[in-house]
Amino acid sequence: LEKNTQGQHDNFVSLAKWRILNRLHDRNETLYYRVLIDNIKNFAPIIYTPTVGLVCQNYSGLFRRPRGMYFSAKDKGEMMSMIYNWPAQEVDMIVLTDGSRILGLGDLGVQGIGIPIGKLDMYVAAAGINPQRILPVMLDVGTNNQKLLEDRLYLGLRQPRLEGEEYLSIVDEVMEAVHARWPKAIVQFEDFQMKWAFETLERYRRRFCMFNDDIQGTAGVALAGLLGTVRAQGRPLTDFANQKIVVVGAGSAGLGVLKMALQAVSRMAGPDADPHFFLLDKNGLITTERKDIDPAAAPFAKSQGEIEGLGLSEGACLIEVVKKVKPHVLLGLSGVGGVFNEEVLKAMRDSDSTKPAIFAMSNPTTNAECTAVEAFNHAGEDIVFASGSPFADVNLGNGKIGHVNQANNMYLFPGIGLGALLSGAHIITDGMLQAAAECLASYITDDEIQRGVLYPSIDSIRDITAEVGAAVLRTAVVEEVAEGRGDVGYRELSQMSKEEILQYVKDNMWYPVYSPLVHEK
Ligand SMILES: NC(=O)C1=CN([C@@H]2O[C@H](COP(=O)(O)OP(=O)(O)OC[C@H]3O[C@@H](n4cnc5c(N)ncnc54)[C@H](O)[C@@H]3O)[C@@H](O)[C@H]2O)C=CC1
Ligand SMILES: CC(=O)C(=O)O
Ligand SMILES: [Mg+2]
Repeated sequence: LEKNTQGQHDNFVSLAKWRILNRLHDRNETLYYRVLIDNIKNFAPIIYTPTVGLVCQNYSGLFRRPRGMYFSAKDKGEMMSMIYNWPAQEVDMIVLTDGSRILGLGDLGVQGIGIPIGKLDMYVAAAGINPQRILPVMLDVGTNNQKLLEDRLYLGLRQPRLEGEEYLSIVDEVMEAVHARWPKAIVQFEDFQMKWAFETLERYRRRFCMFNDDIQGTAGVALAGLLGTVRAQGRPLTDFANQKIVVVGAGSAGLGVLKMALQAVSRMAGPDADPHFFLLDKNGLITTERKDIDPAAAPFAKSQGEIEGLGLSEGACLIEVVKKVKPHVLLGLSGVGGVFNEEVLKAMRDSDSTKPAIFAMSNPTTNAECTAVEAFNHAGEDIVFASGSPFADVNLGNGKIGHVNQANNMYLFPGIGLGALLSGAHIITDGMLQAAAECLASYITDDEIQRGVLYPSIDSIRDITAEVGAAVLRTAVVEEVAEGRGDVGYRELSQMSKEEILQYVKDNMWYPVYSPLVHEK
């Protein structure tokens, strides 16, 4: 590969690697997953962000053979029989998308199937979900991407997206069919545009064992990182309630993060606590003056009284907010590359924190709010930095290294899914999600925190996932939503010690080894 791709653009090389891995998957699934697990640090950026974004953008051209199931608006009324036609007897994990907001790349229609495929490959690699029991699902309700509608290779329905009740009736039908055949399967909603992300989560979370990864998985990962930044400042965790956090992007991810952060502050400082969160969207700072404010953003809108003293008002732009607030944390989930420009990053030098934190969480790499080099160059060497897609560590000279963290929901969704699955819970509660976030936060030692490390290396993703899965499972038992699975019911689970739960989780993780052709006596 190296010889054949010499002098080529990075994207070309990454896509070539993706093709090779994809062909290996088709020839020898066991070997594919073994290669992935043994080289996760090298290959996660190929099967997952950032390359998966490029794959989705070019999916119709790259397509050779199908993976997963497609439910089109034209299949209405037939979805139950389609589900019963899926060849696997058992399905444990489903990742489902409608392709309407793929990473920060917008509406990619059915080409978004690359995301469920990539996420489920992470499930196999990180959580040891049996690859025979995973199911990527695409809901093809049309696309509003004009370029795709005109592309003769486009594989999906050539019609504008369904809206309203028509749309919901398709999702309802798929969810009910899945539940009828595999009542214990976990369904992960992924990369839905904001309005449907929130609405489907509310609609299904009390009826099915499902979660929305962009809202809930991301929130847990961000919270773990935010608690890490408090520790990095040498402060007690309860000081989290006093942190000034500027969140750029008021979409499913940004709002999910703030909601979970608010819950954490309430636990630490009581329900009347008044956290210092500032929320911006494409129209600037969100305040109570905002016209047609989204109900999900309303709880985080600043009142005039709260910001007057700072000299801020409705719609204030990012640079103004950073200069006046002097935040401890600047967190981007806007999907817009480069919005943390030189001026904004330089303003972070005046942060009130001894270790200002910059989280450029948007994916893929080109959509990151800033690069790692930009962050360390402009905001200074004392920052802690995290990005949604991987960047190399930054050489700061004098033998010093600027550590780059990857703040990505991949640290939590595999453990949330695995823990929920083994618990046999019929729903995924806030408590289970909180346990996942706390588990990740506590994984890092003080020594690592001092070096700017907020998240463990992806090399240990299987171990992290086992711990997170165990934490989720334990909480499901404590909250009495666990119903068990197979021979291991609620009673057996509730009698296990903490160590036994962890062992139980590990014992249930699939690992790629060839199964013998002849049964050994
Ligand atoms: N690192 C991670 O684990 C995750 C990263 N993400 C990334 O977050 C990004 C956003 O995802 P969603 O919230 O689901 O999208 P969304 O479309 O629901 O929300 C985007 C938000 O950003 C705002 N925005 C757009 N341009 C802006 C600008 N110039 N300045 C400030 N705000 C601006 C929009 O007004 C909107 O509120 C995507 O790039 C996605 O890849 C999402 C989930 C997890
Ligand atoms: C990581 C992820 O889920 C996203 O960027 O949407
Ligand atoms: Mg996502």
